[in-house]
Amino acid sequence: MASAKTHSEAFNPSDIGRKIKLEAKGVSFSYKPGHQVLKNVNLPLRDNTVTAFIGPSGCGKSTLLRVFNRMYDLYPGQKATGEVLLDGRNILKPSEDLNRLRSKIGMVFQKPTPFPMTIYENIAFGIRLSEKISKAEMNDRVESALQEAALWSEVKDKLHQSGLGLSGGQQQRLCIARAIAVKPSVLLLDEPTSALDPISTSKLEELIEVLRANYCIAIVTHNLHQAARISQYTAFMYLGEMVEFDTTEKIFSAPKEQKTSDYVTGRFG
Ligand SMILES: Nc1ncnc2c1ncn2[C@@H]1O[C@H](COP(=O)(O)OP(=O)(O)OP(=O)(O)O)[C@@H](O)[C@H]1O
Repeated sequence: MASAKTHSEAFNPSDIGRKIKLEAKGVSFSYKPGHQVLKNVNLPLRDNTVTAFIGPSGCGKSTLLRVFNRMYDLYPGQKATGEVLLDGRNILKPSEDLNRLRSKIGMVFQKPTPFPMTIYENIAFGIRLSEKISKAEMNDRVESALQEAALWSEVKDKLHQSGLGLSGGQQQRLCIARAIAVKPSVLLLDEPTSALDPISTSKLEELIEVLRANYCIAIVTHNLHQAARISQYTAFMYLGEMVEFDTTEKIFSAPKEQKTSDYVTGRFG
């Protein structure tokens, strides 16, 4: 992509070699028997970095994110094989506690999905599922989650109004606040800005850059400029395979694979 430049602030050579937080090892996945949509995917996601997943529609980006927090477990017949290691521990093991897992690996979707309840309750709800804390502690947790998601100043006077009354961009930041309120270490963002206007998109991109100081972040995006702006690593997928994974700088300036080069220069997809 000739005109895309990686953010000089976003890319820092010291990001290379940060600790691996989540790692896919030989991950394959099928929605039904005989219909494999992920094929032997391998890649590391590093702490305090953003990894962008790019590739043509249907190549399996969202499916891979769904495997990372076992969303597929809700649907009988869907099956993942291989290993996904969170701090070295395989979370695909049937014995893994899914509530614990989903608090460690938060997910935000393309369309903002606040619960039909107040802004305060949107945050408090998830915390209450796993922790018993006092009202004062809860107030602090709600405030700090909203602060961290850069939403506090906009909602502090209407915490008891419905989350559904917020703008799309605010709703998406509320969903991020809800995800981080339960203290995850990984955030999975599936096209989080595709339903947002340019100003809300830019706010969310700034937020992602701030959040990476505390989280390991994976983002699916169709917007190559966005991938180049906000990520330190990029994974290019095609037909269920991980074609190339490298620093974002290399993927956009000197990819090794012809397919990657064709995709980032807009020759196909
Ligand atoms: N619930 C489902 N049941 C059956 N097949 C599915 C389901 N969801 C996705 N698929 C198929 O799995 C493959 C990968 O889909 P996925 O949504 O992961 O791709 P993607 O790269 O995220 O696409 P997009 O960029 O369009 O969101 C596609 O062939 C898709 O049709």
